Amino acid sequence: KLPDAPQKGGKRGNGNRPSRQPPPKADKLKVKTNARPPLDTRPSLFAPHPANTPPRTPTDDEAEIPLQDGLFVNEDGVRLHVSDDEGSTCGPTDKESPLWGSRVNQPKSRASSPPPPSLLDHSRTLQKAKELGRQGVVQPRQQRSDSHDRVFANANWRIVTSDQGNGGLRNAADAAARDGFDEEYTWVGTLGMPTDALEGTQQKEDIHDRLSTEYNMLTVFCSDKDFDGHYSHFCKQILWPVFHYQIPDNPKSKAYEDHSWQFYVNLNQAFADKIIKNWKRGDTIWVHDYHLLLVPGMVRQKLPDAKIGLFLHVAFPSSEVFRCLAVRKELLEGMLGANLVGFQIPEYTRHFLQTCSRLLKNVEATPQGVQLDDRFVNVMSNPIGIDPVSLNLHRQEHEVKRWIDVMKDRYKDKKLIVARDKLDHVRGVRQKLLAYELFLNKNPQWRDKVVLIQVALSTSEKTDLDAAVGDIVTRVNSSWANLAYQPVVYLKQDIPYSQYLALLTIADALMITSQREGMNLTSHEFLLCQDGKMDDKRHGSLILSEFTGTSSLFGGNELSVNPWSYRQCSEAIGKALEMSDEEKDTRWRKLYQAVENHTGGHWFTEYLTLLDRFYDEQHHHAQTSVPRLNLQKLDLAYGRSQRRLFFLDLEGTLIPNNPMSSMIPMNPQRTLSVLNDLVEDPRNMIYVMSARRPQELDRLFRLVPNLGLVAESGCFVKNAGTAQWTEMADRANIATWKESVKSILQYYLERTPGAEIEERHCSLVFHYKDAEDFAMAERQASDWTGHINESCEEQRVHATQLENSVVVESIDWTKHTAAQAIYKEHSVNAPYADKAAPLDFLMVIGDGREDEKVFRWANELGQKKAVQQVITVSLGNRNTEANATLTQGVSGVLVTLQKLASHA
Ligand SMILES: O=P(O)(O)OC[C@H]1O[C@H](O[C@H]2O[C@H](CO)[C@@H](O)[C@H](O)[C@H]2O)[C@H](O)[C@@H](O)[C@@H]1O
Repeated sequence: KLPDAPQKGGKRGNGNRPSRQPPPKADKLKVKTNARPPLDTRPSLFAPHPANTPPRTPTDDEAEIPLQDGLFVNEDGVRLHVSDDEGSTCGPTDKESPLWGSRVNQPKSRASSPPPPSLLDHSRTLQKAKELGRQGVVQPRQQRSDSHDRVFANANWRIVTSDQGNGGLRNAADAAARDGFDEEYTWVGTLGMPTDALEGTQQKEDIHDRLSTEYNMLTVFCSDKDFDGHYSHFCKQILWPVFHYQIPDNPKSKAYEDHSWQFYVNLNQAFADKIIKNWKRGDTIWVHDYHLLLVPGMVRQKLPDAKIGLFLHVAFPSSEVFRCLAVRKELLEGMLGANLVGFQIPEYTRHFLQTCSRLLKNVEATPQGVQLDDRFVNVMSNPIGIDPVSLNLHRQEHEVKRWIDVMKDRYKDKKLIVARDKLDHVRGVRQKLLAYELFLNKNPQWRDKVVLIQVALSTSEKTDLDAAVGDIVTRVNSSWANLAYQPVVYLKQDIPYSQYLALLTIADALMITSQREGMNLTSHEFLLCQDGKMDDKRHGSLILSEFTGTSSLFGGNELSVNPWSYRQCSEAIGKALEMSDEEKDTRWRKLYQAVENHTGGHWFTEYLTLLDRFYDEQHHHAQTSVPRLNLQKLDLAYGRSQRRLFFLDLEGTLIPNNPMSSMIPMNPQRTLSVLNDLVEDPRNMIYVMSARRPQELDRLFRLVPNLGLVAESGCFVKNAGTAQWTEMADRANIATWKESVKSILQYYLERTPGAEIEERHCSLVFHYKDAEDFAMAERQASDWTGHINESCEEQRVHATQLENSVVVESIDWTKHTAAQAIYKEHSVNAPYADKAAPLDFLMVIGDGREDEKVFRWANELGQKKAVQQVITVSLGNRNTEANATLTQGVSGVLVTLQKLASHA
């Protein structure tokens, strides 16, 4: 069976492709499917869970103490499955949401879904295919017998909708298309099944071709080993748990040096290669979720101008957790290959920014995004939602109505709490059951009147969670059940979509106790199903873990719970059941408004619109679109002008770069002589800008008397022809922040032998070039750089890690603010300006990030026509806002300035 929607990495087309066709009812590929990916059979990388003793009943006294859950478990890693129906083009919102009839890897209730005869017809072929799927991994291609291949070569196949992948994304894309988003797009994805056995067969070509021509879907083929190592191991055992705050801290764990990283790299590379091969100028590439974090960086390497978006559907953890990953730097760099990185909620965005600023050198994180050396990467938060239109259509199905009637009759005098979760630790099913048990123990009046229906989907991981949950269910039922009443209905299987919708419709409450979750769209579906249109039951309560992204949208109108607090969860159950109708209505209305305001269709178009906008902004200034400095035009503009102002960066522009810790070599003869020639012309006002201290600049330029100087990145200014420095910064403010920052630096200094602190007037520099343990010093420095940036934000201070040092400085006094002040003083309207002639020529030359702000400001003056000629010049290959570039470095600058100085 092939999924009709390979899942990851959508790519929008440029509008020239034929429209997407509706899925045809076609030939049939039947592949028997319970083939477990071979690596699944390896022992878990993590310690087994503690002995199989059933968890104790929480009492009120110990209710807050969480039970030891062991470490963490995998989600299901098996992607190959049998379809027993024709499939449907509308999928569930979360993968856990059941498709219309079709199920993956879940035990089926024999009562409701006997295997279709079509499946039985081909059982022998399916069995063989299953074996091949297994053998493909362990047995090299050339060792397989021809008869193996013939099984595939002769097998029938068809394309049906898959319930793998992210249904929320697929539904959102469909909703956007229906609502008028009319750009063509192509899905890029895997088949979601082992494919080694297809190697060399005509089938493989046919499958690829049909998906491509009939569905606009590009298939990424990779070895089964890469596929399984990527998903079942690196994604599910390392990334998924860590992104959900579950750190394997077992000393025996090898997870963080895990071999499966290479599989993750390989699979990401296979996606990147496919995208690169098919990309056309004008295309947008949109990469989805944690499975493909390296793809943006890999594509960027080959397609520097591509428009790339990345959206993370799961949570992004705090930097303290993310930094545990051995490959943290590689992951972040991969993500930063995008033009826009999107997250569900602001908390995850903030975590990402802090993580980049803590773990990466030479980057600056701002609320808008991450400034890299040569590019800016925007960030945003934009929560995904459901598609109410298609859900409403499904609700009308006869089967849903029938199940509503069945359930109403069965539970007519009971209150129903419902839930449907994957049975893994992150989803918190065990905590939920224990809280429910506590509730029944403490509230005898509710025994016999309330039922918890918990549908639990299995995962591929073998843990004792299954047994533990089973024990609690048995205990609750044996404590309080009677012949006519069962307090917990526990279905360890999946249910068809119709039953799922019926369950959400007739429930009195939905209870979600995830320990972490990117969003949780089941709660959105519940709220819609509770609108009272399908049943007189309506406006049921939502008990929702505060650790889901969704809870941040709901403004406290849900019954928000901490899943680790059994007492709070148990009280929330009581509140949900006893709440007045009026309160329920009020809460539901507000909650439903949030669902309506955040639909999947809106999320989809909003993201792509912003990606376009940010890309244009970034690209407007990109190196490729910035021309080389035109020397002839420059010469002409220079010759025609009457009053000229120059801002010239020092290191990297007028003289070569030097480490912050070392002195500037004295007497750079050529530079001094060019500057002297320039200042000789009375129409020129030249300012050299530097991060160095006033004394250093005085010493260096003592032989160029008419030069203006800007020291300590804008904190001090000395006007041409004067001996006095003017302090631009507010001394009292600087003294205050220095006091608090110094104590932090002092703390680290004591723990970093060989390091030293340099105090400048307006900044503090922590030098660790000579630290005894450089690697350790560098690591620590990146930590506390982030710490300072978080804790001193209010004092408007920023720390930047450079090669061997960290500079902490004020954000209010910069080269840009100094240039502004100088311009004000010299511009034609300024009170002190020489009004003989207007300032009609402004030139800025620089090579660093700080210079960009000066370029931007100067260009704006040019656009407003405040200055007739504005020339901003950036050196090297950086992505810049300057309007011209020079690639020959310091010597190119000196040659250019010399030409101007000798202008006839
Ligand atoms: O199991 P995976 O293939 O690794 O996928 C992980 C989950 O992806 C989808 O959920 C995530 O996106 C949802 C919509 O953006 C969001 O609501 C949820 O919180 C995220 O975890 C998918 O819907 C889940 O089934 C997968 O487990």
